[in-house]
Amino acid sequence: MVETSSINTTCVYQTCYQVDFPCVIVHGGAWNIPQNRTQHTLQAVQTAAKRGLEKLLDKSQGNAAIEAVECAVRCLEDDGLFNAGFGSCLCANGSVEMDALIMDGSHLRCGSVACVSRVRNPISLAKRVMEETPHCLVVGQGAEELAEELNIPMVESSLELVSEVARKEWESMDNNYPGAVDTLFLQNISHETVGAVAVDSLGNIACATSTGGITGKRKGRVGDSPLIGCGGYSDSRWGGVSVTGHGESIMKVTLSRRIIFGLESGEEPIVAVENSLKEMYERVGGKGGAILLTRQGKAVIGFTTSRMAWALASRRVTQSGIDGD
Ligand SMILES: NC(=O)C[C@H](N)C(=O)O
Repeated sequence: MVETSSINTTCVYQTCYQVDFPCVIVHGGAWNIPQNRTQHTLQAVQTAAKRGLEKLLDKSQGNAAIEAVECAVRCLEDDGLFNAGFGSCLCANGSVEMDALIMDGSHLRCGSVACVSRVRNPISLAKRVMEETPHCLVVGQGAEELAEELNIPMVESSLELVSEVARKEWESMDNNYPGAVDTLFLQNISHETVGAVAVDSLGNIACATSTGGITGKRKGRVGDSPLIGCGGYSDSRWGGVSVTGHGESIMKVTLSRRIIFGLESGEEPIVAVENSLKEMYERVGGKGGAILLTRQGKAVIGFTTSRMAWALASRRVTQSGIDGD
């Protein structure tokens, strides 16, 4: 079912399913995904959702929801097509700086990292921050030192994480961040940040988000993705969310927390996503997308860009999509 609505020239494309548990939903960024990337993008999100479901069905996993979202996001970080892990977009100075967040909604435990340049899978470092430190967010050099201590796979130089596509986009943006934001987000385009939300058979709800940010960003700029309540939020009493879009706008409206707050206030899941994305556009002019999985088994996919790649997998329901209309 696809529902659309239009307010103040922005359209919220929405899809909603009733799902069985365990279930995982994955996104691969909200933007004007070119036709020649459609097939690869769809296949990649489908595979990531399938891998996540395998973790959810594997009885040996402890907190299966956390393992599932890490696994799904790692698949996309490794793919090379997405703006996360290998393939991340470039900062103004031509380097790569990545942000990631993971959250366990059962105990509101969270781990995130920002401005890491040499970690192959930032989502796995974020998970270790959550599990093995008393902190929620570790950044830059300190985060890389932690990765070394924990024997997390690293590259010698961030240049090893640069794909040809990311380099070409950086060259075409000509070191112009406002131009990149206008082009990539405000003109109905965003970029392939990745994320996942999972509910395991015990009712634990987890979320994860990983990104290289926005092409041409200043070195040291942190986006929404690693910030609790912005790039993702999970509370097993209500649901889990992962979002993508213009980071500065998402931060201003704390988009993920806003969606969960909508549920707490009695909004239907589809309305919580719709109202939150509309508010972000109307108040601060930002576009983007969100995936939501609720405790009641509602999966909602919503976006204000023209396309967003997503896939969901449970024992009974397997769905994916990319088009807004
Ligand atoms: N494409 C994205 O989602 C970018 C990310 N939200 C950021 O601003 O860093």
